[in-house]
Amino acid sequence: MSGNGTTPVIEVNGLVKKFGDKTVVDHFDISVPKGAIYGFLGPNGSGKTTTIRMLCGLLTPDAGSGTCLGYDILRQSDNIKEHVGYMTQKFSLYEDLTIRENLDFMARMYRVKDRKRKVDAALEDLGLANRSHQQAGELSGGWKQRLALAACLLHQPDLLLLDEPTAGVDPKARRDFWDEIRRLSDDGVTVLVSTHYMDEAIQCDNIAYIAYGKKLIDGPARKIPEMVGLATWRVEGPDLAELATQLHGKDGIEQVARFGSALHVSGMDAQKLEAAIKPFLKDKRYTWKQQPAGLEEVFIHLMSGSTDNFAAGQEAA
Ligand SMILES: Nc1ncnc2c1ncn2[C@@H]1O[C@H](COP(=O)(O)OP(=O)(O)OP(=O)(O)O)[C@@H](O)[C@H]1O
Repeated sequence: MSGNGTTPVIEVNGLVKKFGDKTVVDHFDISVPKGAIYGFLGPNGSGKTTTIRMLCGLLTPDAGSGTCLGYDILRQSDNIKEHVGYMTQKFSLYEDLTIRENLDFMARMYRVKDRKRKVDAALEDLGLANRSHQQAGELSGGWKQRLALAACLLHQPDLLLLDEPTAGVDPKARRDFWDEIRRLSDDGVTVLVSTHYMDEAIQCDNIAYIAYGKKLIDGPARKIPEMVGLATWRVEGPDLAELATQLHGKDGIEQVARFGSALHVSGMDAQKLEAAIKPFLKDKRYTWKQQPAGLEEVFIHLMSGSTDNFAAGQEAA
C-alpha cells in the first residue's frame, strides 16, 4: 500500500541537527503517507539514524518543525512514543533475560492491556512458545531480530521505525522479515526503514536518498530511476568478467554491474556511454541492448558515491 491521500503520518520541514560544529542533518523535509513503506538509503554516517530519532521525538532538532502521527515533534514527543515501534540498529533487548521476560518487560513499559495474553500470542506468532524460557542472548541473529520486531509490535504501533533492521541477518530471515513488514503495511501500519541492502530498498514504496545529512532524492520507488537519469545497456555473452575489465574506466562508463548472466553498463551521459560501447558492438559473440535503468543499478550508482560520509569530510558535500 503506498498511501491513500489522507493526512501524512510524518510531515516535517527544515530539520537540522548539529553535533559540535558538524551539521549531521541539514534542512531535511519529508512527507510520509499512511501505510507506506518508506526507505531511507544512504552511506554510513549520512544522518539516517539521527533523522529517525528526531522524527519520533527522541532527539530535539536545532531547527525545523513538523508532526508525527499528528503530534508536534518538538512538544509532544511522549504522545509520539506511545504510538511508535522503534527497532534500533543494535539488539536492544536484555540478553540475560528470557525471551518471555523481554516481551513481558516491553509490554509493561507500554502499559499493554491484557499483557499475558498478548505476550503468549506474540510467542506463538514467533514460533518461540516452546523456547520462551531461553535467554534472549542465546538466540541467533535472525531470531533476535524477530524477537525485537515482536517486542516493538506488542503495543500495536501505528508507525514502525526500523533502523537497519536486518544488518547481519541471513537472506532467508531477511525475506521472512520483509514478508512480515509487507503484511503490516497492508494492515495500515506505516513503516520507515533505513537500509544498506538493495534487495530491501526495492521492497519500499517510497525512497529518500540521503548523503552528508542532505536528502538528495526522494520519491516513489518506481520513479527514482527516471529521476536519477542513468543510461544503461545490457550485454550478454561469454567471459563477462573479462569484458567487465575491458569496459571499466572507459570514458562515459561509470558503472559495470553483474546481473545474473548479463552485465549492466551505465553512465550519466547517454551519448558518451554509447560512444564508449560502440567499439564493443562489433564483437558478434555479444548481444547488446539499451534499456531503461532499473532501481538496482541506480542504487549501485548512488551508493558508490561515498562509503562513509563524514569520514570523508564535509567539504565534499
Ligand atoms: N550523539 C552524537 N554526538 C556526536 N556525533 C554524533 C552523535 N550521533 C551521531 N553522530 C554523528 O553524526 C553523523 C551521522 O550519524 P548517523 O548515525 O545519524 O548516520 P547514519 O546514516 O545512521 O549512519 P549508519 O548508516 O552508519 O548508521 C555521524 O558522523 C555520527 O558520527
